[in-house]
Amino acid sequence: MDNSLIIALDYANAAEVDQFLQPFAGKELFVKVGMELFYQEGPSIIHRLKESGHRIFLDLKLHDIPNTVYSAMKGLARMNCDLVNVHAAGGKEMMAAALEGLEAGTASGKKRPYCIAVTQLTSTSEEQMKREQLIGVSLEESVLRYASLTKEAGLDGVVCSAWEAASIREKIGADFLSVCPGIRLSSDSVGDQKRVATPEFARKAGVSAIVVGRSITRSADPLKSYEHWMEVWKGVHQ
Ligand SMILES: O=C(O)c1cc(=O)[nH]c(=O)n1[C@@H]1O[C@H](COP(=O)(O)O)[C@@H](O)[C@H]1O
Repeated sequence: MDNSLIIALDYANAAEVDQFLQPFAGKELFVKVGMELFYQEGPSIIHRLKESGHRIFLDLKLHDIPNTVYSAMKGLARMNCDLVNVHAAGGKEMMAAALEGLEAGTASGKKRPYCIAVTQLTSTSEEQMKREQLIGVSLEESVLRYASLTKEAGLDGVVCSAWEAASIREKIGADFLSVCPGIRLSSDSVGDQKRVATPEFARKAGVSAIVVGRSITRSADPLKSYEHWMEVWKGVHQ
């Protein structure tokens, strides 16, 4: 995952994506296609982004019975993305089925996409988790439990906040991926995210990749904003 900055293309359609990408012509980015865009455009948006040389995180957060997730992943594998995800709350058997499906759908000789599991959404606070999910342990313990289950199921890593990344590395190992959304510059508004961290904090926590959406996609000058983010993320001014 080589310390990537993944841009969340949370747009309503391909025309909006084209408009966003225009100033980035010639640059090969790592982008995330989530539910909003994929449910409108389907696989064609993945093929278009691939043709432009971008790496793709297809973020559909599968969460269903193992058989359904197996079949869905088998189909998704044909799109040849770099990274896909499921919800760890679906359980170990479901996660293992996701991986099997991915392997079954990946053409022979090709590398299967990395597969990671969402632990606790970064929009969830500890208080909310305890109240709504009736989980009695700390949020970090809950994330660590999901991370262990994910590892046992054979997946490559998790989606978590940067606040849990160091404990996950320590407990599960440095080669287990931690992909972290909820990243904000100190001047950004937090919006609906609860467990937010700055890119500097994420870098020091040793996260594998950060996911950045609105701070770049809603800025007045997305290219300038992306370049600034890359400098901060890579620690150019350290
Ligand atoms: O799986 C994800 O990508 C994800 C998991 C999570 O726990 N929190 C989270 O924010 N995300 C995604 O990461 C992106 C964050 O976007 P911004 O909050 O605009 O930077 C969105 O596309 C979310 O769907």
